[in-house]
Amino acid sequence: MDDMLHVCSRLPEYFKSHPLESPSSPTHNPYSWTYGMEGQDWIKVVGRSPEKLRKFAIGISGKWSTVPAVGIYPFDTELAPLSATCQRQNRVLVVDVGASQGGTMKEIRQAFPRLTGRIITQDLARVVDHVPAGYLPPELDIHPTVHDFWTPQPVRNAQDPLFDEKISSDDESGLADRDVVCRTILRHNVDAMGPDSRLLIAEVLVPDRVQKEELYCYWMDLTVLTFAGRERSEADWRDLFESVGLALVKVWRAEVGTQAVVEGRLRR
Ligand SMILES: C[S@@+](CC[C@H](N)C(=O)[O-])C[C@H]1O[C@@H](n2cnc3c(N)ncnc32)[C@H](O)[C@@H]1O
Repeated sequence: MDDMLHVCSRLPEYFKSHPLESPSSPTHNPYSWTYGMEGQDWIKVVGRSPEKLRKFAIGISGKWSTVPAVGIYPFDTELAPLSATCQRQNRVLVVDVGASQGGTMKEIRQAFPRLTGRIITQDLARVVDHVPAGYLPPELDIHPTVHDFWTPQPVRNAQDPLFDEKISSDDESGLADRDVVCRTILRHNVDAMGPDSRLLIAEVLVPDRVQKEELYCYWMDLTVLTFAGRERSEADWRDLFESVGLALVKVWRAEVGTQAVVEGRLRR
């Protein structure tokens, strides 16, 4: 948060020397500019000190996160009934892409005891190698693995590929455009989906019309704009899904606020 407020406070100065348009480059944007690291992706800027990276991992995970892991998507009624079949078929129940240390899946597993079956969490080695010992006890059946989401998804036919909170804003691809970036990550996972897999994205949704009751989504939009990301509306997600061969089948909205889980399935 302190990182982001600092960057936001420098936006007027940034736009004096840069084009007055939404930044779209993952490596040239207000965030990297503010910290004198233009040319570097935001995760490298966050990781400019191990302590920053450690705080970031804690800040986005589990109980400290501003994003609720439970209470939106009904894992107990939607997914738990499939647990036994997945286990019989030796099929992975959930693969969480860009999962950090696995805090979200841990919280979900603890909240829904009926949700049994193998869960794979994926992130880069610099994150996975630092999952604290004992953080994911074996009985949780959550397995942190190293996987770079710029490469094909190795877990085939998982019941639910899950993206929680803005992994589609991260980038080390060198691709210049955010939508291309998002499509590239999504396609790797779409290619690995089975006919009944569901792809879940946990995100804030920008309302169709600007409103003043729930400001969090606009704050997030401004925050991710600093590293060339953007928040999306339901219509934006529908377009993005369709462009990679998915149908948006349902938006699960939080009872209050703009947090949601967007569900996609393979288009028939
Ligand atoms: C905003 S965090 C996601 C938070 C996480 N889903 C959670 O619930 O705690 C984005 C994550 O994506 C990871 N990431 C960035 N680039 C990646 C890549 N190329 N492959 C896999 N993970 C990546 C980051 O290390 C970070 O943990």
